[in-house]
Amino acid sequence: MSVRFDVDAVVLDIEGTTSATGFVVDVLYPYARERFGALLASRGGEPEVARAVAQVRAEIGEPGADAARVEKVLGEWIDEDRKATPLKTLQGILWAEGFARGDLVSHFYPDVIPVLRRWHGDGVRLYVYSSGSVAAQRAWFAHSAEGDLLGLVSGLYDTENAGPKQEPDSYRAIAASIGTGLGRLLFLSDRPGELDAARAAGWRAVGVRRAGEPYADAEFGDHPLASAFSEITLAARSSS
Ligand SMILES: CSCCC(=O)C(=O)COP(=O)(O)O
Ligand SMILES: [Mg+2]
Repeated sequence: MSVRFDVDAVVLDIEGTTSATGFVVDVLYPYARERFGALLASRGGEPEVARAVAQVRAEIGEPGADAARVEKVLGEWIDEDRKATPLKTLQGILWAEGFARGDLVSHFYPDVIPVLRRWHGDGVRLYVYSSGSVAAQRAWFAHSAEGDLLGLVSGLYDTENAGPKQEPDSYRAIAASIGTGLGRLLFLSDRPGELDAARAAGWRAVGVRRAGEPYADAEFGDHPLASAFSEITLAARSSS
């Protein structure tokens, strides 16, 4: 299937869309899980860690939860693949450090990077909106197997600076930040609920339905679908 859009900017989901959920679940999640204990024990005074721990305590309604309890909750949230903002903040700290020291190299499906380079070369602005924190996204794009891809990306959005991914208001906030008309933005995601929210905000949206991904058999309603980025054709407006 091939789909064609006349847009100014594309906003990318990561897990399940640009990249394999299997890599996130099998490589990134264990990497963070193994390091939460040390992070909470020795770096709890760092402002970002302290803020995330306070958010975990608030979310579970246990203001006195100690480090062991917080670590246990984080592990349970990972098991559920819960996209909780403080979990994503703490994971992002550890992943960014892992990418920087060479422990981790991000995964992109083979069709993605060539198409992103082409769209960028054609003047289409590219953004990321993922449940992964902005710090994690930055490290992800900076440490791909094809090198640093951050030059392709004009901005990064997460559940902290934009809001939950299944809420139309989050997409309105991103559109205001990008400064582009709602109908000139295209969101690519593997999750129907995110596509619904983007479209409710007035965006264009395409479901990326890749074989083997958790949402591949989900009901996408009348959203246009693509099984690879190479099936999506953009007609970018000239920026003169
Ligand atoms: C580099 S982001 C790590 C992936 C992650 O933790 C995540 O939750 C991604 O979710 P998405 O919104 O991109 O499907
Ligand atoms: Mg996703």
